[in-house]
Amino acid sequence: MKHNALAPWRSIRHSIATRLLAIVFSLYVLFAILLTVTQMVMEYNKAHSDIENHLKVVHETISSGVATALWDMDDNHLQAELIGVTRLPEIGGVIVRDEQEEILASEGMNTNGTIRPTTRNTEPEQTKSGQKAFSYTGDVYYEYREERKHIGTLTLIAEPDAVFNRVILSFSILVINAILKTIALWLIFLFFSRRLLHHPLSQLIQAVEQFNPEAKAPPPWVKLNIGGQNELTQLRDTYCDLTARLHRSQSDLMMLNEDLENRVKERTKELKEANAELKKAYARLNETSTTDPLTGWRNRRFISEHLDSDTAIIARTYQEWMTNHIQHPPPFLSDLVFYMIDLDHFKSINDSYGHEAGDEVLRQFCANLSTLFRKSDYLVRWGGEEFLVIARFVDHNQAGQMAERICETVAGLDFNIGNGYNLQRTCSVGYACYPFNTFHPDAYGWTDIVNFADRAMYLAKTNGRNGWVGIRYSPQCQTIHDPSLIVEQTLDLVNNQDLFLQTGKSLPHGSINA
Ligand SMILES: Nc1nc2c(ncn2[C@@H]2O[C@H](COP(=O)(O)OP(=O)(O)OP(=O)(O)O)[C@@H](O)[C@H]2O)c(=O)[nH]1
Repeated sequence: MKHNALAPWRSIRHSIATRLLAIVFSLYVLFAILLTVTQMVMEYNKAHSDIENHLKVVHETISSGVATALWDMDDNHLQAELIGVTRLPEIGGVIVRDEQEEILASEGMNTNGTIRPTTRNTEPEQTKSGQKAFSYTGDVYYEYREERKHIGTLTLIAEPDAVFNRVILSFSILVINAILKTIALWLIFLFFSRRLLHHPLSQLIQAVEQFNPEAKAPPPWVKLNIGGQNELTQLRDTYCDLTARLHRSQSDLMMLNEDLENRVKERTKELKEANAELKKAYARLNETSTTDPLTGWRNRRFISEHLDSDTAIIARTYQEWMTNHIQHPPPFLSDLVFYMIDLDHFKSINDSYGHEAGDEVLRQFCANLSTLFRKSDYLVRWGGEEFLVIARFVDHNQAGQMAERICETVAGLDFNIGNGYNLQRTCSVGYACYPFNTFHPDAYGWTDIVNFADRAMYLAKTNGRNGWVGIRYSPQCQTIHDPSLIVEQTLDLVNNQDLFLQTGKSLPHGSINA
């Protein structure tokens, strides 16, 4: 997983615990504010009521003294009463009115914005806060001989600062109380929401992220730092059970896969072996079907399967030479020489010593000829005692020498036919080369060349045997006016005038050069 430095912050910002915290505390703070405001209003009213009660008590206490001073019209006494009252800390001022609401006397309230000492019929000033100070106005009665006479009113005005301080103190206590409670609650909630919700959920998320169904070991039990049974432990139990089952299924599947793969490998190996065997059998069959069982040489089928590619390569080589390098000598070692070889008077061996002896002669004949050629040359039993050898990628100018060598080798052999009998035989060889006409490599195919070689061999036979004849292309052939018997026969046989003959030295006719 890609590491991201901001990830923990993001996870905290988006965690359920944080969202819960945000929602709960937004609502809580709203509620706390409303509650605090209500409490403050109530506290204000209570302070008002307390002060009013207090003023009432003070009024009851001093009203008889004031009544006596009024009744006696004793200004000094009245003044002393009033000054005495204003000495009380909660009393800011006092006003005495007669029955007609005329102010008779007042006291208290200094000059800095609050009520100040005043003369008769002067209304007290307002408090500096602009509000009318808390006040209480009560009637003043003079009692004489069980008679109660109303003689005026006494107004007591509360000291504004005292009122203000008392209300502010109550408000401050309320606000501080609310803030402290909110912070404490927030911290407690944060601690427990992280411990009971955020941490276990993070542990579960981590376990889910790290779960690998293909791991060798089963998934570990997820330990949550939370006690008791609850939704999270239930979720954990379900998750662990699910992953354990998933891991088991995956292991089973992997084992099945492995087993299947092994079986496929085994089967593939068997198939490969069978295929190799089949290829070998096919090669053996092919070998057998293209091999002559008596001599071990190839048969005609082999030639027809292989010669086309050789002639195609050679034709291309000569065409390229003609196209690009005609001024240079023709390609070297790029010819096929077809030798048709036939044992002379073979029939007499069969007739005199039996077919078995004839077979033995053929075997020894082929075995000895094989030593004259390269492994890459094609040695073919063309039919009966007639053999075709194709010397591959040689110089056609050397063809006559090889034909001579064949004749000499065979003539020098002692064929052991058993029972102490040895035989000598000669052979007749005819050859032709591919390409027959180097300037037109495609003019004659390999079957034509075989045909020419066969006819050349026939000429060698008909002209005394134990010799060779080669049929070669010559552009001057058409100008031959005094053809020998061989030439006439050749021309007659192949019906083609683009020929000249080369004969072995043992033949009486010699070479004919056009
Ligand atoms: N033993 C044996 N003889 C074979 C085999 N194939 C062909 N022959 C014989 O080879 C003989 C070929 O004889 P001919 O075609 O008359 O020629 P030749 O006697 O060799 O005389 P020229 O070829 O004219 O020199 C026949 O008698 C065939 O029966 C073989 O596989 N084994």
